[in-house]
Amino acid sequence: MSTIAAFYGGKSILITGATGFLGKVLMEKLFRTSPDLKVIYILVRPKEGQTLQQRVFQVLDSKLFEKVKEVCPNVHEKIRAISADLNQNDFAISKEDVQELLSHTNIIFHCAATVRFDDHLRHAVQLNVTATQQLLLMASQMPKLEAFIHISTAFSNCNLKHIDEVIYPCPVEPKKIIDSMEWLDDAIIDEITPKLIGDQPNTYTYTKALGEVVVQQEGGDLNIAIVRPSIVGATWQEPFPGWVDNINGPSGLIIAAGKGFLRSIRATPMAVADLIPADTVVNLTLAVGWYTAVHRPKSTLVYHCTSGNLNPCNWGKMGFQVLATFEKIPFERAFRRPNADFTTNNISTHYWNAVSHRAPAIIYDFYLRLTGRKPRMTKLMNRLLRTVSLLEYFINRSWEWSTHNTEMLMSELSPEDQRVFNFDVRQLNWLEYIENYVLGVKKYLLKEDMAGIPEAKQHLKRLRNIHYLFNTALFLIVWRLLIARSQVARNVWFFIVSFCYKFLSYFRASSTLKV
Ligand SMILES: CCCCCCCCCCCCCCCC(=O)SCCNC(=O)CCNC(=O)[C@H](O)C(C)(C)COP(=O)(O)OP(=O)(O)OC[C@H]1O[C@@H](n2cnc3c(N)ncnc32)[C@H](O)[C@@H]1OP(=O)(O)O
Ligand SMILES: NC(=O)C1=CN([C@@H]2O[C@H](COP(=O)(O)OP(=O)(O)OC[C@H]3O[C@@H](n4cnc5c(N)ncnc54)[C@H](OP(=O)(O)O)[C@@H]3O)[C@@H](O)[C@H]2O)C=CC1
Repeated sequence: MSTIAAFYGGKSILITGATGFLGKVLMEKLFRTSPDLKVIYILVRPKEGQTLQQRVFQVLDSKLFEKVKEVCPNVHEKIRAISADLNQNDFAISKEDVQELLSHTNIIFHCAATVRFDDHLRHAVQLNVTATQQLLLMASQMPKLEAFIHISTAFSNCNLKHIDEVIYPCPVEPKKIIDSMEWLDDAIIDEITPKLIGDQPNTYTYTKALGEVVVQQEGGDLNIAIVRPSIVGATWQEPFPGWVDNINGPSGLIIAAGKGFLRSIRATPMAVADLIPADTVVNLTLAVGWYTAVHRPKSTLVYHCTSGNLNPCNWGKMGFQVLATFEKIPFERAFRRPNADFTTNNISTHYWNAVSHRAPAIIYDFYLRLTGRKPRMTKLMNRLLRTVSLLEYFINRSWEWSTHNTEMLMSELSPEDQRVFNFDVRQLNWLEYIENYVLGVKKYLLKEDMAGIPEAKQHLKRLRNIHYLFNTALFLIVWRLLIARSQVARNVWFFIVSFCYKFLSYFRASSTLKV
């Protein structure tokens, strides 16, 4: 029997961000391995046109939860959705619900965050810093609380090259930032944002770093740990390979490349692609929850959940394997044939953006206009290029994350726990993982049927023929224009024609002689 699974039995667990990518995988694993847990409280913000229950049903109806329904048929009864908005004071939770949370919660997993790189600083601070502070305050009033696990990111200190499992101080105290957000107006915040974030690439990593400092400063006597995953990708093994349901990070780029929109990207092929499967992150998180509650370490431990130092894969290898998978498993109705290249400097990036991205979009929009339809490709392309520009920082650098605490934890687990809560990325076969990832994007994100693969392959063949035809026509037009205007081009043309003529005459003469 797994010690960790047994530990969660009978427990009341609070999860924030349970409707998000990582939150769902966490909840699934908890129910599957500890079906006798008492209850999972989830803080869910109301969404227009959907009741809280509808949101919960939507999560449980996903394929991700199919196995859970077999081992824990009453899973609906074990989820208690609480209406809460982490952007509001006291999360806008009703008094009765607060009381229930305070008196019952044993473990907290704080996953909710804004993960947008371009979020306004005020909003990013509210969700990634102030909400963490408020949750800690709530946690400090929970008599039965055994552990508080905060999910951060391995990139919270990405301004450093070597990152240890420690909380680094921030140049400006989080409290000062929180205070200033209350009285500064948006225009001033916009103006000071670049100065505040300094050498951090965006408001996301900056506010996640502030969030960690808040955990350190305001954690009081709580039993806290921080988990820092790198780039979270589709599941590796559990509950099945390749599950993914949002377009963040690599998933969005895989779609863009597979549909033929993304043809070139500024990336360093040799830079380490520090991807980590979602189920690996969840297994480590649950092991951390158990360890923190049972062993009660004296200080707040930080755990890096990264792959680069144990089983590195670089962007070149990853890109190659993604493209190779498209040959076997193409996406339907591609705009162009998938053929994304890596560029390494600004000039070639600008050139390929103009030639491979903007020009085809303009031509396609022109065609849409001609056929009486609304042009949309240029807008979509601009959006894609903006997204790519926000991700570029992370695909042109490598980082070294130390993993002493994570390795220490692995050695503390029994063989059974190491199997059930496996977070040893050394066992990961990248080629197999990436193939399953692309397949997962096709099945679970794009909702494409595998039966459509022959038609998708036919479509790619047609695109290839159109491509050859277009290139030939373009070459002939350019050449014709050159001949009309330049004596040199005319001379070259006459030279080639007379050479071909002589060659053919010689060939004909020699074959006549043989007869
Ligand atoms: C050859 C290949 C190589 C591969 C090579 C890979 C390299 C890959 C490097 C990654 C490196 C990251 C490393 C950091 C790791 C972290 O710690 S951060 C966690 C991950 N966070 C991210 O990745 C956030 C990045 N994304 C963003 O910041 C924002 O999405 C962007 C880029 C600003 C885009 O914003 P936007 O243009 O406003 O787009 P947005 O409104 O969000 O959504 C656009 C469309 O997608 C839809 N959409 C949005 N979210 C979702 C969702 N979750 N599910 C489904 N649809 C959605 C929307 O509905 C919308 O559709 P329409 O309504 O227009 O029909
Ligand atoms: N994905 C990644 O690559 C990485 C993620 N992380 C960290 O992992 C954690 C989870 O990320 P991930 O699952 O990918 O993110 P998602 O964007 O998929 O999920 C975010 C979750 O937070 C909730 N949330 C957002 N705003 C509010 C609000 N105002 N009130 C209540 N809930 C809110 C969302 O709810 P709703 O469904 O209503 O939108 C959703 O459940 C984050 O802390 C992130 O920083 C770290 C490294 C990499």
